Amino acid sequence: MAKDDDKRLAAGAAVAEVADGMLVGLGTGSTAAFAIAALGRRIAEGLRVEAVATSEATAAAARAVGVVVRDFSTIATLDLTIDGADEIDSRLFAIKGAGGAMLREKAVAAASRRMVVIADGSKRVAAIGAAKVPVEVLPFASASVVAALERLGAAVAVRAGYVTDNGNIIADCHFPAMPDPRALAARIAAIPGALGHGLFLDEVDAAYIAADGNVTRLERDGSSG
Ligand SMILES: O=C(CO)[C@H](O)[C@H](O)COP(=O)(O)O
Repeated sequence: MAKDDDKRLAAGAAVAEVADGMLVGLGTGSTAAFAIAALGRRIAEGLRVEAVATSEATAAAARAVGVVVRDFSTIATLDLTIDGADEIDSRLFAIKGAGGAMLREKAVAAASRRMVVIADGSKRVAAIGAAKVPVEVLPFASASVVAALERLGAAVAVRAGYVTDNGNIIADCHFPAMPDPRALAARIAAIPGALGHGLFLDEVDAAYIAADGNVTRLERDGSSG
């Protein structure tokens, strides 16, 4: 089965969790785009929801299918967020941000009562660490942040020609030997000028992962279905 079919399946399973009246966080990327399309179809059938978007691209895509998009700066709590990932493991540790939206994605995920990752089977790994960890960097501090990331053991590449929705740059960090994710997350967060990173260690409550047409649901409490 094609990867896009699996993305669509995972997205559909997550969107089935959306109930009338919910405020929903919408992720960024190609898998999240399937969720936005599925949500649009449910709205056309009569579902009443509002949403928060994790990127300008997602806001535009959501509005295009009839989703009311609210300003996150006015919102303290959401019901459910649905988002993609670049890697996810059975601890529900994820690496996100290949699409460059991880700072907003993490803020929205952290404000959500439940955060669900949707992915095709290629994203499921035994332990996160092979994917690059993107770091959103204040341009003013770019050289010092890159040097600090290199001191943590990363091979760092600043994403060429890319500016985030927040006006910052992205440093993609490849760790040939991935340190303990929690220690690494704390060290990156402690670098002045590093505004956010793609290690999602506490945000994900569940994941729908589709492979060869079969969807598996993983829950943070260890249950699956
Ligand atoms: O974190 C993200 C964007 O910042 C995406 O959710 C992640 O990169 C997965 O994208 P895709 O579904 O296109 O593979």
